[in-house]
Amino acid sequence: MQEYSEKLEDIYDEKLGRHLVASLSIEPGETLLEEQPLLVAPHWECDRLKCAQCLQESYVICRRCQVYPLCMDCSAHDAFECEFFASGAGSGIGKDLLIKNYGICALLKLLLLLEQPDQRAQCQILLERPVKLEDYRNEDGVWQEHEEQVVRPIMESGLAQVLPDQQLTSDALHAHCIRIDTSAYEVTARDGDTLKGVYVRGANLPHSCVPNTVVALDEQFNLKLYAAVPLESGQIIFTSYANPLMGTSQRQHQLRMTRHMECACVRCLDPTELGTHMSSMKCRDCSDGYAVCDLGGTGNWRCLDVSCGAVIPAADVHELLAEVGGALVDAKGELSAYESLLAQNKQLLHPNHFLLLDIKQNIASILRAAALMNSLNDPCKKLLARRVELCGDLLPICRAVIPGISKLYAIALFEYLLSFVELTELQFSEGDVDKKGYAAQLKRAQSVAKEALDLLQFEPENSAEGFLTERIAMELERIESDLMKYGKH
Ligand SMILES: C[S@@+](CC[C@H](N)C(=O)[O-])C[C@H]1O[C@@H](n2cnc3c(N)ncnc32)[C@H](O)[C@@H]1O
Repeated sequence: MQEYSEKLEDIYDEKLGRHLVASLSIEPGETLLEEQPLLVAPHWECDRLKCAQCLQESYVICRRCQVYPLCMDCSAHDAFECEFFASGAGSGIGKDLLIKNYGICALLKLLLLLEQPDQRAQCQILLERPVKLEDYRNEDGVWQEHEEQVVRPIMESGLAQVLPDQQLTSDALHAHCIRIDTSAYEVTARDGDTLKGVYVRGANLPHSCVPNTVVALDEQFNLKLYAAVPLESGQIIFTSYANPLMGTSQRQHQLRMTRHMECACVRCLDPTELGTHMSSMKCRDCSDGYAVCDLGGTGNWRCLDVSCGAVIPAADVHELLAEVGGALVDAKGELSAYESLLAQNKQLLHPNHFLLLDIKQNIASILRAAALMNSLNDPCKKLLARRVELCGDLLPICRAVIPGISKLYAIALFEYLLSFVELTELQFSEGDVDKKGYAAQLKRAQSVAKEALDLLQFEPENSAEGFLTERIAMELERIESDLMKYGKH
């Protein structure tokens, strides 16, 4: 399906540009779009060469064109790109163009796609997207980065002269970079690095921090978009460009920086962030009150208890968040540093605050890695119980921020399941729980595993989530076989 589902209509308005609405009712899990990528390339700032064929780490250069990196397993890459530099129009361009300026990778791909008659029409759809260069020009950071890493190297390489039909100017190249950046999806290479994938139709999806669709990507980076919740005729189809585990002002900052947009979704307009309180503070005046941001007014945090109404100035909140954010970076994987950060900030932030969640996730992943490497000294049960608690704290929040079918929630359930089963088995083997208690715990694990599998059922088999599904299914099998043994009493 290189086209949208027949149940969608492609429309245009001033605010969202081209976008899609449901023209009929749609069930959760229904496929809305399947599309191959127009291009997949490393980020501008990627400093490790990637094989032009499989996008995993590269060790050699293509012998034929002497321009593109390859890995030990791949002996060839895209025939047009190879030919262009080996004996085509680009044969006179310096062979070190890409190696010296690896940031040009995505744009070079687009420029060479534009040279191929069978690809040009797809690229043109992307290039029709209007870009107001004046909104970006002279902006610190992005414009400068594009200029130094992409635009200047290409202009100085002589490519503009050998691609005369494209009439390449600095401004045209900047506009291409912006189109690539604002429409790209983060995709994960097999070696775990993130790359950017551009999809001509997928690029039409507008953002909401509460998306109503799920984007699935298989190992070949093919995109499948499916409904996360029931959709009624007339509803706009949204994806999310932001990290749902960040607070509102952090998501908004990210969207402003990367997409030049202001989000006004239900979560962004709700000071409690859908009841999660991911940006709420503990009130400084009353013992059990929480303060939320006065979004439409002063921007200060005010206690929700009207009989208290104490105010925390926005500047104080931002200063504290910057301080904790900095300390998180400085903690550099040190368990004790995260634990002391958690203890200090529990007094100041709502228990669901996104920074506390971040700290807790760091602790949980250190404990997981330690368990895997068997490097825990002794108090295994205590640490396992701590991991279960930390993973459990994340569950209701993941459930609340992404409604319906959610990969984030499925992954959180999996992490919880692993630690819960490990603890349960240890407690049973050490005689802390009897058979009946063990069976009751296994029943809980069984329902967690089933819930996670249910959420992942629409993911392609050959994807990271597909492999996760297999892993959870194996765990479920193990749980059910123990249940057969111990659950009969
Ligand atoms: C991937 S493009 C979407 C394509 C767009 N529909 C078009 O016709 O070009 C992303 C851009 O769409 C706009 N956009 C997406 N979601 C939006 C939203 N919820 N509110 C305002 N603008 C949005 C922003 O300008 C953003 O940089």
